[in-house]
Amino acid sequence: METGIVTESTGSRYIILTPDGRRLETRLRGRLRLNGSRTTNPVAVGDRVLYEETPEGATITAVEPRRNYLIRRASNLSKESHVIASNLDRALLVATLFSPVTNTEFIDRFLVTCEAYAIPAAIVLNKLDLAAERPDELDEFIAIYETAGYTVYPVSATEGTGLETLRELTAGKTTLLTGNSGAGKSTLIKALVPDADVRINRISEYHHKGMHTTTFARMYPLAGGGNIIDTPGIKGFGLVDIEPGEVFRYFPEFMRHSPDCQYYNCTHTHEPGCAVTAAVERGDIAPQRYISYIKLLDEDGKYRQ
Ligand SMILES: Nc1nc2c(ncn2[C@@H]2O[C@H](COP(=O)(O)OP(=O)(O)OP(=O)(O)O)[C@@H](O)[C@H]2O)c(=O)[nH]1
Ligand SMILES: [Zn+2]
Repeated sequence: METGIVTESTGSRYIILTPDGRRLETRLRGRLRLNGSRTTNPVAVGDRVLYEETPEGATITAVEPRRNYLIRRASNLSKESHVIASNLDRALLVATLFSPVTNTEFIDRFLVTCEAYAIPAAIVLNKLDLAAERPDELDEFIAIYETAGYTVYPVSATEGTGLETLRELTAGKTTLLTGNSGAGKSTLIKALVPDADVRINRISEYHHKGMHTTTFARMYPLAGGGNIIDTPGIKGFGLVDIEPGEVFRYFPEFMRHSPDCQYYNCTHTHEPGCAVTAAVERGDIAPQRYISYIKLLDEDGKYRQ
């Protein structure tokens, strides 16, 4: 029995990278299920799997325990979740200030998801060539996220600015890249993985046919070691398994202030003596981040003021 790494999944078939560097199409043996999970996909991109090759084809017989994974709700109404990818060193969100504007709430949901699953996260601010014309907004964006505790990497995928830093950051590591449509994720992947045949339209074709709401990630090995994982078609991060009372734990800058709240069970909304709202008023926490927090709380209709 050999161990391979899942690089692509289409729901029923999985492409794995074998130890001798082949890309092998496999299926699952029987009904391989992860214990107790309600995920739509028992095997995800990034998984290390045991496989067997027989004259009838190759089959995955077991999934090795995941070091970590990133998960989201399969769809807005679904109770099922979808494992986006596993065994990650870092997740990067490709965001843009203009054309298109990346919504702050989308960014913060991504960051909260990464915090909840203990995946180091950072932001790649693409289209720097456009943003450079509006330096105040650029500085403000960087300040918001660096104050929160995240690194922002300003780049221009088309002009090549800042890409050397990204190459250093991703070398030898498994890095997931995500972002809204139009932010330039495909352009960036082509720049980082020159031989990648990034299939841009495949998933959106499915969407037009209304076939499914889940998306399938795809892993590209980097020439010098490490991998980039592309996540086509992700429109949002539906939070999974996070109780409203826990949401603030996934805002690192809130966690720095919350020990000073007067009430141990402070929700940081209406309580007197709340150190988090005081920090927002002083300007130590960005109002945009606080608004995202309130919206995430309101998702369940709890903790409304
Ligand atoms: N000005 C500018 N345009 C860019 C930059 N990076 C990408 N673009 C353009 O933005 C558009 C969208 O880029 P894509 O790479 O297709 O974006 P994507 O995020 O992969 O979007 P989907 O393919 O819809 O998922 C294209 O027209 C790119 O040429 C950049 O750094 N500066
Ligand atoms: Zn508080």
